[in-house]
Amino acid sequence: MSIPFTVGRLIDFFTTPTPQIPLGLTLGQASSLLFLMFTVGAAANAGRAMLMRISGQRIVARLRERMYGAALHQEVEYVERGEGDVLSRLSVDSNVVGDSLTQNLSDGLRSVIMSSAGLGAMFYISPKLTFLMLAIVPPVSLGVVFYGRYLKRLSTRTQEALGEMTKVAQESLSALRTVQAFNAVPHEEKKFHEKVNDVLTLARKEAVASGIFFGSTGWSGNVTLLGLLGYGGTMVSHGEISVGDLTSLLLYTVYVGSGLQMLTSFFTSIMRGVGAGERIFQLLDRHPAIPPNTGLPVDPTRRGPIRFEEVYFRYPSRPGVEILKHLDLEVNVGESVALVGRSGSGKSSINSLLLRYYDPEKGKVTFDGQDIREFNPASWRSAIGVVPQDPVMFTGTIASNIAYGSEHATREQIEAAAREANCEFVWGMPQGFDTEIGRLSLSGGQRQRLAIARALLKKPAILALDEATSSLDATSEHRVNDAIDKILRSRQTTCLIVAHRLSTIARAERIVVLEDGHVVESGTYRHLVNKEGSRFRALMAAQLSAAAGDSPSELSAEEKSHQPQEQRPPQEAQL
Ligand SMILES: Nc1ncnc2c1ncn2[C@@H]1O[C@H](COP(=O)(O)OP(=O)(O)OP(=O)(O)O)[C@@H](O)[C@H]1O
Repeated sequence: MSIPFTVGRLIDFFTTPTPQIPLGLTLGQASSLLFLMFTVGAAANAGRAMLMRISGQRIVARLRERMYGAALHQEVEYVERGEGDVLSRLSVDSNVVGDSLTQNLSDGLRSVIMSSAGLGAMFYISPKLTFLMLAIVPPVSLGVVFYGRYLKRLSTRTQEALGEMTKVAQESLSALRTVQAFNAVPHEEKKFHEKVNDVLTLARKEAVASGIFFGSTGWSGNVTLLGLLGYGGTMVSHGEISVGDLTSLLLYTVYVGSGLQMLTSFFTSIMRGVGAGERIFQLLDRHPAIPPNTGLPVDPTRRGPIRFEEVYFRYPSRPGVEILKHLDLEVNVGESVALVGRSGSGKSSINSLLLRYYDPEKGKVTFDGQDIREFNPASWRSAIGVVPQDPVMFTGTIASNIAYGSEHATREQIEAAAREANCEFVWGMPQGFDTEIGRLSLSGGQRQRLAIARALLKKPAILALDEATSSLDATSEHRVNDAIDKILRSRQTTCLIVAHRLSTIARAERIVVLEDGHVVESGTYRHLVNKEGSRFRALMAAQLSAAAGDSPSELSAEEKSHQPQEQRPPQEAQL
């Protein structure tokens, strides 16, 4: 801020016959003092830029971690349906907030100081000319307020559009095999183009608004400068102020002007940050429908029956369709129950309720007589081993994948679980359990067996197994079934199996047939197969004729040997 003042004094020093330097300094002393001030100023500037940038990045890092944590604690539906477009909030919005809080905040502070100190100096030199310059402030500030509000709205919409765009890209990139197999690349490009266009349209609106705003503020600034020059020039000719004073004043006007302009972009950037911040705090403040950290812990050694009592359930995303109605189901300690029914009859939904991805609309699910809603969800889930239909493997070694969720497991325990789950293929790999695997680098049967090992390592009280609908080759299927068989025979774990393959169904102690979201039949395999007109027989017959009609070769040898009695010779019906 000393430069305009110094320039004015220098001009007067060289243009007046009796020059004077403030504070009675010599020219050399004044120069040294200025040099020192510039050096200190430069060091402070460097420190400001560094500190602000570092603190900005720390804010972004902290926001991202908290947002990620908040997203992982939400109910699965919120994240899976992409409602929160978490990824774009994590990457884009946090950056916008970080920038507007730090770099921008420091520029803002700097411009406040610059403008007020400049104005002070101007008042000191000539109050009359300062008032003339200030005439520009009210209309510009009004413009800033309106422009800022408009920008905030625009920013929220832009972030939303960016989120939509990321969602589309994410979906097709993660399903690239399908996209390419169906030659849907042009279709996906078109979908993405539409989303990119939405972002572009909003960016255009912002560009037009900012063009008009900055054009008009720049114009008013220049007009003010022109007025100052004209009026100030007459004051100089009347001897009211010196040429040096007018020069200082003009330079301060430029400083104040650029300070105010910086303040404007500070304000608009803060508004943009507020828009992005709203989206961040929406996620951070969101209370998950199933709070993860409340409720009673579940003793890992506790065993007890599972009961679905008068359960009614519909998915929040499809409130019009009742998936489970009047469902009563009991699974005793150590019992294995196979859930069978037509596709869409609600089998997997039962598992989802057991794992508390959702809560029933009416009725309750109990474990050992206690409503599972009373338990801490994390603790409750640790009592359940899950083998999903299409198990996911994470990037890392085979050992780390088996130990997923059981971080403290020893290598011996991991190997024992793998052995129990028939994962003998691991020993055949060059680096055994230390082999690095990606998400898709194993066959379906191998992934299922690893998932069984992962579930077994937890030593769960309950095993929830959702059998793969996709067909495995006969050997693989046999190894998977054999692994399941071992668990069923151990009678230590209560098993709820969503079963599709006859070979698995026949192994369960009890079969529960579901139709339209409730139990229509229950009994042993032998009982249901032999029961005249049973729903189970009809179901199996329908499945087998469909399979035989579509492609008889799809039935594995094992499946064929488990065909219901009415379809094969009596001696083969014995299990
Ligand atoms: N997340 C979800 N949101 C909305 N509806 C869903 C969801 N998951 C499943 N559904 C619907 O709920 C019904 C029951 O699905 P569920 O997966 O429980 O059936 P299923 O008997 O396991 O079928 P399958 O044998 O084909 O796996 C189906 O109509 C399905 O479309």
